[in-house]
Order: sequence, then C-alpha cells, then structure tokens
Amino acid sequence: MQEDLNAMRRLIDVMDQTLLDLINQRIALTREIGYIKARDGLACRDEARERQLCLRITMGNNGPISDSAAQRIFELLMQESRRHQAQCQDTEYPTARNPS
Ligand SMILES: O=C(O)C(=O)C[C@]1(C(=O)O)C=C[C@@H](O)C=C1
Repeated sequence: MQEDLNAMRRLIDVMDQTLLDLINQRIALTREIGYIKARDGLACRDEARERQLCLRITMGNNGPISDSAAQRIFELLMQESRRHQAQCQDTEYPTARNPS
C-alpha cells in the first residue's frame, strides 16, 4: 500500500518538474514577446489575445478539471507573463535577440 502511494508520488514529482520546466519555457517565450512589444511601443497586455487564449483553453479542456479551474491557471500564467514583460519595458532590447 505504502509502496503504491510512493510510486504514485514519484510519478507526480516527475510530472511537477515537467510542468515547472514548461511554465518556465512559456515565460521565457513571453519575455521574448515583451522585448518585441517594448521595441515596438506596444502595451504588455493584449486583452483580445487573452480572450482568444481563454476560449482556446476552454475548447481544449478534456477534463477532469473544470473550465473555470483551467482558466484560473492560465490567467495566473498570463499575469506572471505580464509581470515579466513589464521588466522588459525597462531594460534594453538584448542585441543577441536583435540580429539586424
Ligand atoms: O501574446 C502576447 O501578446 C503575449 O504577450 C503573451 C501573453 C500570454 O501570457 O499568453 C501575455 C500577455 C498578453 O496580455 C497576452 C498573452
């Protein structure tokens, strides 16, 4: 019984690390977008894109989590993206990302 529990928890630990790595990769991408927005004078928040994303999340949610739980998770992710993008507004566009 304890062995079954431990085996399941090890699976969860591996999955959590994968999720964390993916979340950090997502943030890295949104930071790239942040530099582009800063360069082009665009606002961090794009409400139309956020609505589109929430719709896509609802359409793609196969459960068992509820649509509102899925939306809360993604709203938190987007909030964190915007926080990182705000930092990009204050820093120079890295030349390594700007080959031109
Ligand atoms: O797609 C963008 O424009 C982004 O900046 C990415 C992102 C996101 O995290 O998905 C972040 C902030 C915007 O309000 C919308 C979406």
